[in-house]
This record gives sequence, C-alpha cells and structure tokens, in this order.
Amino acid sequence: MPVEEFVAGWISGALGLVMGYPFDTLKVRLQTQNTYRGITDCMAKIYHHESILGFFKGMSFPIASIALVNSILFGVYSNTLQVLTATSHQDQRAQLPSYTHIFIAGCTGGFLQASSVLSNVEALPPAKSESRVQPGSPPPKYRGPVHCAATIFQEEGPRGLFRGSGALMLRDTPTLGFYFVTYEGLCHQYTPAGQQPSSTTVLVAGGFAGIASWVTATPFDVIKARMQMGGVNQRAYKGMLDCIVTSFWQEGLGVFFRGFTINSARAFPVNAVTFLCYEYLLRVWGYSHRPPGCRCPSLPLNSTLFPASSPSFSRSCFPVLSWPSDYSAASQTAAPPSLLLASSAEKRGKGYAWPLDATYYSTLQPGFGLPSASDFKDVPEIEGASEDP
Ligand SMILES: C[N+](C)(C)CCCC[C@H](N)C(=O)O
Repeated sequence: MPVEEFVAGWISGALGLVMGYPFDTLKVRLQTQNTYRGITDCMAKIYHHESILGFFKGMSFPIASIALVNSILFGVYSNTLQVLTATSHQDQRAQLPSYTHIFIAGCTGGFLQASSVLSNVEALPPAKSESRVQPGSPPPKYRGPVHCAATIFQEEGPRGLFRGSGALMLRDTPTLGFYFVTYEGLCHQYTPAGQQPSSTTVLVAGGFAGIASWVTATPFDVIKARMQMGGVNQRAYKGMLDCIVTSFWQEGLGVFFRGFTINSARAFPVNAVTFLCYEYLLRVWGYSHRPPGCRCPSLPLNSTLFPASSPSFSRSCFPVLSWPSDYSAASQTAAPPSLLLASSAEKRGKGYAWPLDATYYSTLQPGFGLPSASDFKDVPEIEGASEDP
C-alpha cells in the first residue's frame, strides 16, 4: 500500500489548518452562540476582547489531529481508488477514473476519517467557542481542546467524546465524495491530456472542491456543532432528530445554513493550499513519472514489460530514459524524441523514471520493437525512483 499519500495528506492537512483556523473560530462561535450580529461583529468582538490570538485559540491540538485526519482522508481515498480502478495515481491523470469510482473512494475516505475519534475530538467546539465576550463572565470551563476532551471523558465517559459523531459521519461521507469528484473533474477539464495539472489548476480545482463539499456539508455541520456543544443555552438535545427539530422550530430553516458564508470563504484558501501541497509533495517525491509537459499516454505501472525477476529490474526500479533537453510539448507530436536509455551516471541525473510500456512504444515509435530485458542490463538503478505500488 503506497504510504506517500498518507504522508502528503498529513503535511498538506497541517498547512490547510493554519490557513483556515481563524475562519473556524468565527464559524463555531456564530453557529453556537446568539450574541453576534454577523461575521464582522463577531470578528470585531473577538479581536477586541481577545486580540488576534483569540482567532488561533486552541490550535496546537488540531494541528496534530487535523493533519492525521487529513492523512487518513487522502491516503484512504487514493488507495481505494487504486484498488477500484487498478491504476496508480499518475495513471489516473492520463485516464480519468469514472466519477462513480472517484465518488466511492471519496466517501470511503470521508467515512473513515469521520469515524476516527480524533476527528471528533478535534472538532469539539466547546474548546473553541468559550466566549469571554461579556465582561465579568465566569472564566472558560475548558482550558483547551485536550482539557476539554479530558473533562468530557471524565464527566460522561467515552460516549461523551462521540457525541455528534453520527452527524459528523453524515456530514463527511457524501460530501467528501463530492469533494474529490469536483477536484478531479476540474483538474481533468483544464489539463491537456497526459499532462500534470498546473499549479493554478490545482489551486482553483482544490478551492472549488472545498466549496462544493462545504456547501453540501453545512446543515450537518450546524447539527454536529450543536450536539457537541450539548445544546445552545444549556439545553442538551436528546438525539440528532431532536436537535434538528428543536433548532428548526426555535430558529427557522435558516439555522441550518448558519456559517454558510464563512464555510465557503474558508473552504477556498484552505483546500487550494491543501491540494497544491499534496500534489507538489507527491511530485517532488518522484511520484509522477512523466517528464514535465509530456503528453504521452501511459499504462498502469504493473503492466511493466519486465518481469520482476529480470536481472536489472525490480518492481521498484524502472528503466531510465533520458530526454533531449529541447524536448518540448510541441516536438512530441511532430517527431517522437529519440529515447535513449540512460546508461551512464551522467545521463542518470537528467533521466526520469518511466515505466516502459507497450502502448507507449507502439504509439510513438512504430516499428521500434519492444525492448527486452537484456537491452537494459547495463542501466543503473536510479536513486529516488518511485516505487511500484
Ligand atoms: C466534508 N467537509 C466539508 C465537512 C470537510 C471537508 C474537509 C476538507 C478540508 N480538510 C477542510 O477542512 O476544508
């Protein structure tokens, strides 16, 4: 199972969190307290009473836990998709998997991330929403997320920590399906066949993916926040249905869209940054085998021509092709580049790991003939070549 996606998900999640934390603080307060007149009023009050730090209250714990939760999401998503489509991450670029597969993989990731207790604890709003707005009000009950989780655990046992988890699952499962469908769809739409999406495309697609998933998630987000708070104005709900019905009767339909604007405003930068970082890391780690600008088709990695037992190749070592320095997108269609097998350390530096496949050769080099394992016996192994999953 490839672990790169888990690690990339971890780091990109942490970065996204820092981006989005002030928005989160505002959102939770708006959703669970009735003392604010709107976003600007809430911002002004937080700033006035707690300074800029008020927006980042309690961030140390989520930075670790969100990162972990995001790592589950991306790792599970990507591995599920590989299982469903039997193609690797980079080949999915050449051949977009079906939207049904993307949706199922996204839902699986969403479901598993939501089932981790961490994601519930991380999302516990009491820690974030303790308000010191009223002068002379009693000191906050919780000193931070860890203290908040520990107190809830002591008072109510483990069940307390899972309060709102049903709503959390309903919130995250389908909406993370939409998340990846939007992302992959937009990337595919704006990327020429066979190329990697540009940074701008990734940023925009990631931003809109975030918005798409938050727009659909907001009603359940409100319910989850309220259930985790144990009710607004000290009124605890008997269950999810009770929470929905009571909130609706007391405050109208609009209550389910509280935090909608702020969710969307937050979702764009957070997810743009998350996806950019994720894609970037996977590329830096040599996860993408295609040379920049290459439009060549590719086959699933395991369609390698070389049996794993071949003397020079293991499944984790692909032959290296060196690409002419003037190799550009234009020249690819006109005249196929001569693909030289790197056979020296000097070429090795410029080479790219590239899984040779039959389609590739027959499309670009008619009559070239398929190389046999013996053609590669002098090819050195390259360091940092990516691993065949
Ligand atoms: C499914 N739902 C919309 C709730 C969450 C989407 C998570 C994406 C990202 N970690 C973020 O915090 O925006």
